[in-house]
Amino acid sequence: MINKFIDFIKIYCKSGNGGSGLIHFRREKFIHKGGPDGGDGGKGGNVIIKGNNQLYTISHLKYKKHNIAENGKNGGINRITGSNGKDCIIEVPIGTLIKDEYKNIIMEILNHNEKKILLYGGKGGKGNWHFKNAICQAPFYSEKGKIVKEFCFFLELKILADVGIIGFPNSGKSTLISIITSSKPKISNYPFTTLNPNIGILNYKKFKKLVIADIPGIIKGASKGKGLGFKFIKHIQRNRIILIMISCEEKNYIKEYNIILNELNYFDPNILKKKRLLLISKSDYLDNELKYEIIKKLKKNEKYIFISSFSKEGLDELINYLCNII
Ligand SMILES: Nc1nc2c(ncn2[C@@H]2O[C@H](COP(=O)(O)OP(=O)(O)OP(=O)(O)O)[C@@H](O)[C@H]2O)c(=O)[nH]1
Repeated sequence: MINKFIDFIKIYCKSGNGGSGLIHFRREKFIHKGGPDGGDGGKGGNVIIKGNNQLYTISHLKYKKHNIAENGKNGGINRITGSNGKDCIIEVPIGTLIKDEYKNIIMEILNHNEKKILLYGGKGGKGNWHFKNAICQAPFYSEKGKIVKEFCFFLELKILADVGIIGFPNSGKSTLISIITSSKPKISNYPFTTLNPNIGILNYKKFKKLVIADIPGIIKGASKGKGLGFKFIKHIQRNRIILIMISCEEKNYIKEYNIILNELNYFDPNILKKKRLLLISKSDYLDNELKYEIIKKLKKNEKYIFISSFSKEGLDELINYLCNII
């Protein structure tokens, strides 16, 4: 379980300066006026963003806000080029957006091991042997390496979970995720225990792996900024399946369900085009008669499952449903 979930962070990056070219003249026994032989400076290291599918948050960058690549080395004698500076590689989860200081998107990482250069290292300067010509046989001049500036960027993570669970606080989302995945979220009988998305991995028959995210914060008026507002709802945009969880303890499930659909529609109508499944949770409180009462009120083509994380009712059906779709 990832406790310190961070989905937005400011980082400072600087690629390496280029190494300077050298001013030097060949000095050897029996060679008179050997001529210029100062080598070129090496190139500064790049700052590179790399996708890593083992990462699910950008919290690791909280303590590494300054990302600095190595400078190129200066040129050497005998026309030896200085070595290039080492790149600085920033590993990020799949689904990370990189924005400039004005918050414009400049790149996005969507694949494992995908590498994109955020800042190029400075060019190395030319050594003095480049400047020898018919007029000037002994140039006392070489180029300086290019000095690069530091820039700030914003990294924003939109979780690429296959499945998103949404529902009102206390409906049982965290408990479900702790039962069907390896995640161990904080669970208590108070609304809003979950203040950050919990992410769990569901391993299915050793060959399939589903990433499930419990997206907190949906309440009536979330779309107008109430509660946690839209802080996390944006993550749903990238889920392939949406599970909408309503506790059977609610007096008016249909009303609650419609509130959630309206909030999602207000945020982004495309979310409602995704595959979705209604989970009626805490079904251990229900007998067949009460279940029938609920089913009667649902729309005819509404896909639903009664689930209980306590009695385990419906959990196998849910897992099979998810794994067969994805
Ligand atoms: N009877 C019953 N209680 C459950 C079940 N699942 C969860 N609960 C209880 O319901 C309460 C809320 O559960 P959570 O999993 O924290 O609910 P949540 O939707 O994640 O809540 P927030 O973190 O506030 O968004 C806890 O006291 C759980 O023990 C269930 O299947 N049956």
